Amino acid sequence: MQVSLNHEAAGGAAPDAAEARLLAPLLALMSQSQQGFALFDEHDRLQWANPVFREILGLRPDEFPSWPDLMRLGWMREKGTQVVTDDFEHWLRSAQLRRGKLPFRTIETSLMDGRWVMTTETTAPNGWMLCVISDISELGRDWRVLRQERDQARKAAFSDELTGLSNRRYLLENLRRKLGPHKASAAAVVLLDLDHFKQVNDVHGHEVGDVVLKHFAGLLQAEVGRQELAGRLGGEEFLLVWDIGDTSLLRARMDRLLERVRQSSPAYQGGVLRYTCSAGVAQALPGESEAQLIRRADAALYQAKQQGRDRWVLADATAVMPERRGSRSQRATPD
Ligand SMILES: Nc1nc2c(ncn2[C@@H]2O[C@H](COP(=O)(O)OP(=O)(O)OP(=O)(O)O)[C@@H](O)[C@H]2O)c(=O)[nH]1
Repeated sequence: MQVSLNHEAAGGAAPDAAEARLLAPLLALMSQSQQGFALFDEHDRLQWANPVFREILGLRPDEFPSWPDLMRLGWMREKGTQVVTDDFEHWLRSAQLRRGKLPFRTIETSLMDGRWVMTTETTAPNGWMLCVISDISELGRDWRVLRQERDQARKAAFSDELTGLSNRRYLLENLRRKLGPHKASAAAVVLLDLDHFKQVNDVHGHEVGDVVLKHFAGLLQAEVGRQELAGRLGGEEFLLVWDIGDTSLLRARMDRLLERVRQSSPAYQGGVLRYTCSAGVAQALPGESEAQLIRRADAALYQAKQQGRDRWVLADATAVMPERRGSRSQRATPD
């Protein structure tokens, strides 16, 4: 076992003596249980799992992978969750972006071996997560299909079909929650827009444009932690929500991200492409709504475009810039 039930690490108060006495029997019972139990840390790495969890997911006792690697292992070993897709990494990216964003959720899935399970995920504010898996194969099949269709509809309602990232609705709802009265940490939004993307479509075709959008989505997905958000607002406009209050950290992260985009080269049938993006960054002010915050980021993005693209601009905390919309057509012609 890799974890010594560190309560502070898991986001709870340290146990008193009476509670501490219960930990050993609790762990022993969880180990014997017919339900699967697993604990993931804030980086989504498995820290502890009972034998049933390992059996369901096809994990060996000495394996403590991150959740994406756990899914990849299952996919290779034909164990665990049944994933119906012809693009596993796309599926994974989409699943990962919704994982751990809510304090509690339930998911029903079928396993590769035909069993049917219900998984509950309980996530602490610091990102640690308890997963409990119950075998519900015995429940009525008709109800099961209905519930699965409901889950699929829910997923489709929150995902961007092309990139697998969160869609506008999901982003705005979660950003609103983040900025609300139960706000857990500082937040910064990054509004990103690909540069001269119309040219990519015009020169190489719409399909290559889609390849670039998916590639960019993959880069953005790698930029967010468990409690953060990455999504596509529409077209070639994307949004990141980072839990960063420190401006110098924000600057370093933005410089790194834009450099990563500059250095990347998505492959397509006709060769490799290079592209850049511009971004507007705004740090949430006390009491600011998600619409106001995004408006400030939008104004900063407009400045980044005006200043020549392939750069990012930090929004002024006080001066709210005029809206960018309507001014798009006046931007400089492609380099
Ligand atoms: N391939 C593809 N293209 C898209 C999609 N959604 C929007 N677009 C294209 O994105 C382009 C956006 O072009 P513009 O708004 O003129 O911006 P731009 O050429 O990127 O120029 P700047 O933003 O000023 O640097 C248009 O050509 C749209 O057709 C999509 O899902 N797939």
